[in-house]
Amino acid sequence: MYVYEKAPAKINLSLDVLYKRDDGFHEVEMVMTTIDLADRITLQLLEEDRIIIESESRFVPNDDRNLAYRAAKLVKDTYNLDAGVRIFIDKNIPVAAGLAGGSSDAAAVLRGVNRLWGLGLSMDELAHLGSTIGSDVSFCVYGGTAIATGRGEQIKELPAPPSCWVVLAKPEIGVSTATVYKKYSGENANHPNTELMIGALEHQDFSQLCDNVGNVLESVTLELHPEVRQIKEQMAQAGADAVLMSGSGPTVFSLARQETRAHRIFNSLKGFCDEVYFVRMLGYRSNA
Ligand SMILES: C[C@@](CO)(OP(=O)(O)O)[C@H](O)COP(=O)(O)OP(=O)(O)OC[C@H]1O[C@@H](n2ccc(N)nc2=O)[C@H](O)[C@@H]1O
Ligand SMILES: Nc1ncnc2c1ncn2[C@@H]1O[C@H](COP(=O)(O)OP(=O)(O)O)[C@@H](O)[C@H]1O
Repeated sequence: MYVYEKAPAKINLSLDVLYKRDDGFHEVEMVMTTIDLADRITLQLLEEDRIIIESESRFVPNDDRNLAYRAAKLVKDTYNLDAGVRIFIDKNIPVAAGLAGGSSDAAAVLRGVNRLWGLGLSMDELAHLGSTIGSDVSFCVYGGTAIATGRGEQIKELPAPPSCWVVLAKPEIGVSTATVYKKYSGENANHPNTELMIGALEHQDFSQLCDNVGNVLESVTLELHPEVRQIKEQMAQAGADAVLMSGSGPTVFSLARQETRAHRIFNSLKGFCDEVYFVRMLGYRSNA
């Protein structure tokens, strides 16, 4: 028996850090949405009591360090199951890129084993389990568009963003989320206005959305990796309606209402950056 799950990447339309908590995590306020750049996860039921991870990507571990492995193990341990699964990850989302590829794989495995092993858990139960794997996993369980608070694990659904094109560019560097949060001091931070971002979604106001994209982690990553700024400038020059780094980076995304403009941005990045993607937002939840 096989089960298939799509594991889409996310972008952060806004990311604000409110304060550093006593447990070492940062209290955040993030508006996130899924895009149609996705890993494909195949789960095969095994007779034996084991978890096997397979991927042709040389960038992801194929053992218990893989977040997909951890997701299956967590479900087995929580519900005391003698159950086995082979997990094949067809990796399309760049790794350590600020796009939550690993978190989305973990979330897809939570949804997948729920079906494969016939557990009947709700999306809320899966999201709650997922939060112990990583802060972004809960959001990835639901997908769609949401505001994430707490350390990122408290999710409230929002309307889909107004229709537009998204061009992503991933420079040839990986960024450690932990390092970026550690270097974030909050000094001179340019905080996005989350309320106005939510209002833009509620009123389907594309120009208000573009005016309110913002990410307080951007300046930290820009200082570590100046090439991220060059990509931002290139996208802006090519006519993007909005340009922002996603998550802890280094991927930069641009939004364009007009398809011709998105093509212009895409073409302008050729020779500048090897990994460029032309995608759309998924907007609404397809899992819950
Ligand atoms: C920055 C964001 C924005 O969506 O995404 P990415 O850039 O990783 O995609 C997230 O907050 C990342 O979520 P995730 O990648 O799941 O982080 P976790 O595994 O929970 O934590 C990795 C490390 O980041 C720091 N961390 C994470 C979340 C948070 N709210 N405060 C933190 O300080 C902690 O040092 C933690 O040890
Ligand atoms: N299934 C997976 N896909 C991608 N990365 C994974 C996976 N499992 C574990 N990792 C590890 O998680 C780290 C963060 O990866 P990823 O989720 O792609 O980035 P980000 O947190 O920037 O969105 C990487 O160092 C990678 O080795």
